[in-house]
Amino acid sequence: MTAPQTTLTLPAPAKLNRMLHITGRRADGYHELQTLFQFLDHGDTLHFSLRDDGKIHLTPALPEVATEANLIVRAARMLQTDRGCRLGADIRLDKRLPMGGGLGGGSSNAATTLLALNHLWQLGLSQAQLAELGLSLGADVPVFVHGHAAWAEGIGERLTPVELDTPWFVVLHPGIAVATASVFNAPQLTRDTPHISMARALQGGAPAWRNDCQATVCERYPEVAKALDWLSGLAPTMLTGTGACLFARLTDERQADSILQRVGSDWHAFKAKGCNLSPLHAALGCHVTPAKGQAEHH
Ligand SMILES: C[C@](O)(CO)[C@H](O)COP(=O)(O)OP(=O)(O)OC[C@H]1O[C@@H](n2ccc(N)nc2=O)[C@H](O)[C@@H]1O
Ligand SMILES: Nc1ncnc2c1ncn2[C@@H]1O[C@H](COP(=O)(O)OP(=O)(O)OP(=O)(O)O)[C@@H](O)[C@H]1O
Repeated sequence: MTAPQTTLTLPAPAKLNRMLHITGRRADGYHELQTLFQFLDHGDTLHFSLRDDGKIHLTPALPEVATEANLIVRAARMLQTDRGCRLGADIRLDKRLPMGGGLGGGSSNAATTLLALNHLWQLGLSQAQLAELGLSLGADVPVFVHGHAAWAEGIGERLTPVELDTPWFVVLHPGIAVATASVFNAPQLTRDTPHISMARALQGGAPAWRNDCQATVCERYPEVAKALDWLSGLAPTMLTGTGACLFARLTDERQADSILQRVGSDWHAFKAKGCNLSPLHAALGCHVTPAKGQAEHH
């Protein structure tokens, strides 16, 4: 018999919204989206060690986030409460993803925490149960829990797995954070794009895709507009989520390297490859099948 596992190191990858339409606004203020999510082979790393005293101890603290508000701590506490679990964990976060970047870093950290602690604490929750718990932490948590590129509807929780092209990207961070809520509250935001079918969205492919938040974000944040202007001159470029990050779709890795060499010192950029299987699930050795509820969309 093997001893139960007490430590685990796992990635928390970034996501891109390869396209994003806003189709309406719900009574609770949240917006209805149609979006294509894909993961990147670039992100944060989390290290977990089991504690038997119930404490959740996260290091290092993030400069702008109180520890109790950190989505990692909130995800851990939510699991403890939901399952009446008396175990705890020491968690170390190697943060690489910019915050407020539209790369879903916070949601990804939460999803990695849910999967890791479900495993270390031997709770036996299904991916569908973890995704449901995680949704209250952030609209992007479910896709990170399920771990497959997806067509998403609702506020991002109704997921259908898809296979997208997997190009190299350069992701450019214009050096500012965009507050998601400020974009969704902007009066001029396009929020009446007609619903389209998933088949139609996929048919056009990348050249046809757009992000309904892009015009509003560029109006409100001139730094994003400037970075978009520059990167668009080199390759087809789009905003991810509500920004601030932009991503350029490239023909190969060499083009990525040549763009990276030209990025000025005001901006931060990295190259990454699109992945349809999340690096988290690849690391866990998960065989991702459309989980119950994941393939059910309306
Ligand atoms: C735009 C996306 O990045 C697309 O992937 C995500 O839907 C945003 O997800 P997120 O950052 O996890 O957002 P949340 O933390 O859930 O929401 C932040 C705020 O943005 C607004 N919000 C968010 C998502 C959504 N579908 N409609 C909204 O109106 C709400 O005012 C909410 O209070
Ligand atoms: N572990 C965490 N990592 C990052 N942000 C966190 C974390 N915990 C709480 N937050 C808070 O969540 C906010 C959003 O962070 P996140 O990195 O997910 O932004 P984002 O990339 O814009 O996400 P999205 O694409 O989902 O809008 C941060 O500004 C921060 O205040």
